[in-house]
Amino acid sequence: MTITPKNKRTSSIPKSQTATIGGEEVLKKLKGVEGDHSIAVGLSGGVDSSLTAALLVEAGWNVEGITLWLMSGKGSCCTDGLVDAAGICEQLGIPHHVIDARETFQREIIESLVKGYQEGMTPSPCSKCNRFVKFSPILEWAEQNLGLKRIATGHYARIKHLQEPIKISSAKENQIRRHQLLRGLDQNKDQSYFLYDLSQEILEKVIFPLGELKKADTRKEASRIELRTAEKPESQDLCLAEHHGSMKAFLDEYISPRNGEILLSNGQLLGQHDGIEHFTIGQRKGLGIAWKEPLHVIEIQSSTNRVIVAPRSEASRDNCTVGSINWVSIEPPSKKTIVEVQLRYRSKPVLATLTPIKPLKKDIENDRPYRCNLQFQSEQFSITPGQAAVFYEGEILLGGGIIEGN
Ligand SMILES: Nc1ncnc2c1ncn2[C@@H]1O[C@H](COP(=O)(O)OP(=O)(O)OP(=O)(O)O)[C@@H](O)[C@H]1O
Repeated sequence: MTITPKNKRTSSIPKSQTATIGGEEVLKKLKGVEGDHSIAVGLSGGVDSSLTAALLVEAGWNVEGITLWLMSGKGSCCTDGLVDAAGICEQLGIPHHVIDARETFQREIIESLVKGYQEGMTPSPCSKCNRFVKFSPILEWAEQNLGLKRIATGHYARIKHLQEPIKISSAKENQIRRHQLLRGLDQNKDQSYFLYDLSQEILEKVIFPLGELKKADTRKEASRIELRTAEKPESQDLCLAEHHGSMKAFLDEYISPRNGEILLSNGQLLGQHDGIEHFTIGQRKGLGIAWKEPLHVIEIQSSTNRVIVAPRSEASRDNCTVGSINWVSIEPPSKKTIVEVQLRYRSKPVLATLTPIKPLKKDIENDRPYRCNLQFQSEQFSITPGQAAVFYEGEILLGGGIIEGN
């Protein structure tokens, strides 16, 4: 005898309401994608990934939701996120899988983040998390366990699969077929900066359905589909800070206080600190020093456990070295190239001349054998070792790497 469930899995996307113009466009594009229409969607439990899954379902794709369990406890990337993601899958009538990635997250992200802060850097963990914790493991798991070869996420970025050779004005020799990464159309939400470390093999399999949507349209579409996460507030830029209440609280959990000196750049002793990990280059607030003019952190010395501060005029530089580079949209340049560089997620791109230099042994071992010097056209405030420097030409993300220490 066959037992038939009373409530078979059904999608509850309302049929009556028509999509916004932006939503219509996305649906049309998704329907027109060549190849197999089966896909794993990375679901965080937030509105962006919920809508990503919903639009794919609406466009007729065979969708399975996958949520990585990254940290124990409550929070948008933890228990709360898992529950919301499960609710969305229930609502869309699709399967939901939870992968326990807490160990991978601890090893790849938390340990290297803590080590980086102890070395006086300000690491930027999100790009690394995307490469080592999210995209590669989800793809691998989905292919092995579900036979799915594609992945979609709610990132605001676009991919252009080049069929024909293209011209990039500043690097004319680089005219080959590649999977290019482009900024998301919504300038305020563009997340391409965090995706610079994705390989060509990964980009070939990725779809970003929200790359051409404005965030406001995402909310409208989520309401149209009556997604239970439609009104969910935005998550903070850094999930670890959100999870622990602040970055300081997170670091205090892992690093014991170690008092040291705060010196002016001329060597004058100005005060004491309780750990170099609480400082970042350019920082002005929270130094705990009374001085005749505002002071900024210009150097963090892990060997002497000292923090060096100076007036703003001394906190700018016109060059830096970037290692561990991943070239995304062009072949690695072999000669000087002018690029636009973004030194932080929210910073404005600035022009620089990029000169390739000899890679470090560790970068060769990590399969990122490209390194460069950047000479900026004007001085830049607070160039921060450990942060990602991402290179663009207009909307095209050319590549990116990690700013090295002095
Ligand atoms: N724990 C997770 N498991 C699976 N996929 C995830 C997870 N966290 C994030 N993602 C994927 O990465 C995308 C970008 O994540 P990010 O943390 O930047 O959140 P976001 O822009 O606020 O998106 P969302 O609204 O979906 O949370 C998400 O839209 C989702 O597709």
